[in-house]
Parts: sequence; C-alpha cells; structure tokens
Amino acid sequence: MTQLVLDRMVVDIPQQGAMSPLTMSLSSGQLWGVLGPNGVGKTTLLHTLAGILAPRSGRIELDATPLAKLARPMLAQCIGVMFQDHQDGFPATVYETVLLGRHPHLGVWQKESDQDHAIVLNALKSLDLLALQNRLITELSGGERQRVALAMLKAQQPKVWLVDEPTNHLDLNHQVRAMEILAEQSLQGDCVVASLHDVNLAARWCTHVLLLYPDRPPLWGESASLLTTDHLEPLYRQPLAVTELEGRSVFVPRST
Ligand SMILES: Nc1ncnc2c1ncn2[C@@H]1O[C@H](COP(=O)(O)OP(=O)(O)OP(=O)(O)O)[C@@H](O)[C@H]1O
Repeated sequence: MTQLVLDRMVVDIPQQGAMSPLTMSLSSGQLWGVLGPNGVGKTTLLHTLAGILAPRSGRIELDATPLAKLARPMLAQCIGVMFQDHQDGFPATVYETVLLGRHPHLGVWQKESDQDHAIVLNALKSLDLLALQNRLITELSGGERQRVALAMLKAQQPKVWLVDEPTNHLDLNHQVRAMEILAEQSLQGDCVVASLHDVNLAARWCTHVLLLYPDRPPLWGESASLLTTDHLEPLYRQPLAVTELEGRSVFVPRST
C-alpha cells in the first residue's frame, strides 16, 4: 500500500499570496484528477509532490517518510513524473527513450536485463508504438511524442504516477487509451495523480478529484460527489449543462 500524505501543505506558487493548505492522502488504487483553470497551480502542485519543488510550508510524506528525506535513487524508483513539455536533449530513438524509464532500477554500471527489455516492449505495445520504435523522437509528432513519454513512465513502473495533462496532443482514441492505462495502473495498486483540462475524462476515469479554485479554498474527495455543476461552474467560471450518458455525468458548456 502506497500513500502520499499531505499535511497542511501549501504549494509555493511564484508571486502569489498564501494558497489554502492541503491536508489529504493520495493512496494506492486511486486515480486522482487535478482540475482547475489555467495558472491556478496544477503543474506546480505536481512538481511539489514529485519533490522537485519544496512546498512553501507543511509536509509531504511518502509511506511515512518525509519526501525531503528520501534518497534520490529511492525517489526516482517510487515516483514517476510526466511533464507537460518534453525536452528532447539528444536525438535518441523511441526505443532508447523508453528504455531510459528503466534506469532508476539499474546500478551505475549495470546493463539492462532481458526483463528490462521485455518491460520496454510491453510499454511500447500499450502505447501503440511498436511500429515507431526505431524512429528518432526529434522526428515525431506532438501526439506521438506524448505517447513516448507515457510509455517511458510505464516502463519506469513507479508506485506513484504524477502526470501533467496526459491527454495533451492525443487524438480521441489515444486519449481513451492513455486514460485506460492510468486506470489500469491504479487498479494494479499504483497511486495515480493527473492534471486534466477535460472534465468529462475526469468524470469517466478518475476515482477522486482535487478542485483548485483561484478564489476559494480547494475541494477534494470522490469524483461522484464533487463533479457537479455546483462545484464546476465556479471552478471554470463557465455555465454548464449536465446530462447522463451510459450512467455517467457528461458536462457541456452553455452559452452565457
Ligand atoms: N518559473 C516560473 N516563474 C514565475 N512564475 C511561474 C513560473 N512557473 C509558473 N509560474 C506561475 O505560477 C502560476 C501557476 O502555474 P502552473 O503552471 O502551476 O499552473 P497550471 O494550473 O498548471 O496552468 P495551466 O492549466 O495553464 O497548465 C501561474 O500564474 C504561472 O504564471
């Protein structure tokens, strides 16, 4: 059982006043959607949960150990991060890039094992990338590059997944595939946290949501109770209509 515990944790958003503290637990088996308008701090929150940025105040613990005290190799094995922008430092192939996901699990001089290669092939297959495995990542489309980033994260096999806008650039079929992979991982016992702009993807797949408002305290809890027009209209400052489809809520913008 993996648990990321936030105790009165305040995200340090540059040039902003004090944000409301978050006291919550993110656990194995949960798929969290972080929702909120542009600039509210979703990416900054994910970077803070990854230990890349320090919180302004409060504590974050991974399985009862303060994040700041976890050794870097352990952090790299346990927490996987997918950033919004992918910086391609050098022209590696798709296969080589996904293989990098295995590196937190290898010793300094250790070569990748047959098992590592099998994990990489499985990740490539899941993201529909087998045919592209020998292509240079610098020559891929935005959506193909996004799928490589997700495959690399899958190959890493972290216990905690922090993914920033996982469906960015993806066509409808691959959006569904990406959300299915995140849901599968949470069902297999990982803790998954994804920032999302599509409230309908959140309603379909997320078990829990964290709603970050620019002008009122955040709300968090089970998706079924929080994803309502009462909570979402002030979140986006957008009137919404809601309907039921296949037993789920579907939100549509209304004209003002
Ligand atoms: N390096 C930086 N220096 C100064 N301000 C920054 C920096 N990075 C982010 N910010 C500011 O911090 C705030 C939160 O940014 P963040 O990227 O976390 O928002 P977000 O909710 O992920 O937005 P979006 O939905 O547009 O991706 C924004 O006002 C942004 O302008």
